[in-house]
Amino acid sequence: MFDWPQIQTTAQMRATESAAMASGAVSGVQLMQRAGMAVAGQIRLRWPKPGRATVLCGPGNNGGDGYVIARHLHRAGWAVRVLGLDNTPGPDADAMKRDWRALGPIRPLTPQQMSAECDLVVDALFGTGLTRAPDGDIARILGWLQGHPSLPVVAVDCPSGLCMDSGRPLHAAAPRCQLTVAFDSLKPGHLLAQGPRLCGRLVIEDIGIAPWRDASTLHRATLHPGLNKVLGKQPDSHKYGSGHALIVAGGRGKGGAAQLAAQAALRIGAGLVTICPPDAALPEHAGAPWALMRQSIDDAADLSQTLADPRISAICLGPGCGVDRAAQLLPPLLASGRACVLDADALTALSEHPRALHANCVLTPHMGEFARLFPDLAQALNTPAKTGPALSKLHITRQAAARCGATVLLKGADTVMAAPDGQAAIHSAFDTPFLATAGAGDVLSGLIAGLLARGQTPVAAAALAATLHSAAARHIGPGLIADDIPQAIPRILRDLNV
Ligand SMILES: NC(=O)C1=CN([C@@H]2O[C@H](COP(=O)(O)OP(=O)(O)OC[C@H]3O[C@@H](n4cnc5c(N)ncnc54)[C@H](O)[C@@H]3O)[C@@H](O)[C@H]2O)[C@@H](O)CC1
Ligand SMILES: [K+]
Repeated sequence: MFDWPQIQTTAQMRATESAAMASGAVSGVQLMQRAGMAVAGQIRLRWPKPGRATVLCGPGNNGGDGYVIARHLHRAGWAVRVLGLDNTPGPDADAMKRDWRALGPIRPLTPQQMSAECDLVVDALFGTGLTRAPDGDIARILGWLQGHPSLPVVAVDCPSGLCMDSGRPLHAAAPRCQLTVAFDSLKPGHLLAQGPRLCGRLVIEDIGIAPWRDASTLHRATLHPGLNKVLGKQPDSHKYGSGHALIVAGGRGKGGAAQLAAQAALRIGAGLVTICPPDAALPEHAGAPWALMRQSIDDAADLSQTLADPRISAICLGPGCGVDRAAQLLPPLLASGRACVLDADALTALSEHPRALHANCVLTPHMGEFARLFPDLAQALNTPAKTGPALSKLHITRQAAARCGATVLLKGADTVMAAPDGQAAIHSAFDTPFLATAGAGDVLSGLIAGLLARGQTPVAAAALAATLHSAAARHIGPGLIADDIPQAIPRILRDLNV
């Protein structure tokens, strides 16, 4: 799609690691050495003065990384206490355990050992191998950490107890970490559900296995998009070259939502935008913005006639539209095969009267609307997560897209978009809670419509729109109202050198 950070599930991560090792280019011990050294480097960068560290080493390779970290911190002058299990882990972790033993003892991994004073805890208990809730002494240690929230915790790959495929904790006391150092790529759990809150600051360290990722199966994050490459217009571009978006508006007194969508579509650079209320509501749309065109659409026949113009490249149906009007306009809209965004009342209409969708449709439900369209999937996500990999928002969005044959953008602080062919992106924006405000969703729909009009693929339009939407919100800050968002878009585009 774009040059955006890649996301690998835990299964994909294991496959990448195996492929790298099978190639002979790198061994498991070397990977563990790189991983551990990377974490120790991040700790030394952020805590330059050596202090007292407690390193918690679990039963597997995450624990193996912990022994490497302990060794590097010890060499850097830290007073290191290692707590570990009396087990024999895999051969790589076992080798790292032996190396540590030459430098210091391994104390039992029990909550009693946590009472010694320390400045920093390194959580190398469980990583991508977590399959069930930690219990016994490890669970008690997690509880102890929860009771000491001012003690900084650095997570190795992920906070232990968090399912990396879903961002759902398998244990109620998964630690809230100050820093998480993850390897090679983001995992869905870093971005979804509780993941961002528990991970704290997230750093991805390259351990040299990127060439062995299977590109055909990857998801994308939209954290640092190369938007400028995508959104820039050519100096000689023509207004029709940037498409024509049609925004369907509701009846009298209901036009505000469509106005927000229309302004967003204009700001994101659709060549032309027309707002289409019923005739009786047309006078309400007189006045600024003067760049916006107006045309009444009363019924399905009007819409069919309008869509006979091949230059209309995208339609937004739903915001403030009214469920009956949306239900009436859906058949000609879907029959046209034209790129479209279906939001709000159009989603309610669809849940009441299901219709065949197509690959140029983008559905933008929030969780409530999603639950009405795909009740079984929403219910499955609501079931408590007990084993890993736990079902995630990524899974259910991909299943919904495959089932309905359209792109689905499932809104939230963690927004997931998925296309019917399995392409998916995650946009995680837990830092803009003030975006949950009236009309913000209408603006998002308008951004998607504008980007569709400009020829973006549905999943790319959805991912770009989600990114711009939260970037604009971040720029505006608390106190934001939806009307501010389209106005902030030029500033965001300028900052991106578009
Ligand atoms: N994938 C890679 O490319 C690399 C992975 N490395 C590390 O290896 C980690 C994954 O290692 P592992 O697969 O050994 O898994 P973990 O170290 O995450 O877990 C260890 C083992 O504990 C068992 N387990 C799972 N849940 C449990 C529970 N609740 N209670 C008790 N035991 C439980 C599982 O059998 C699992 O294999 C990564 O997170 C990362 O830290 C790094 O060493 C370097 C490279
Ligand atoms: K960990």
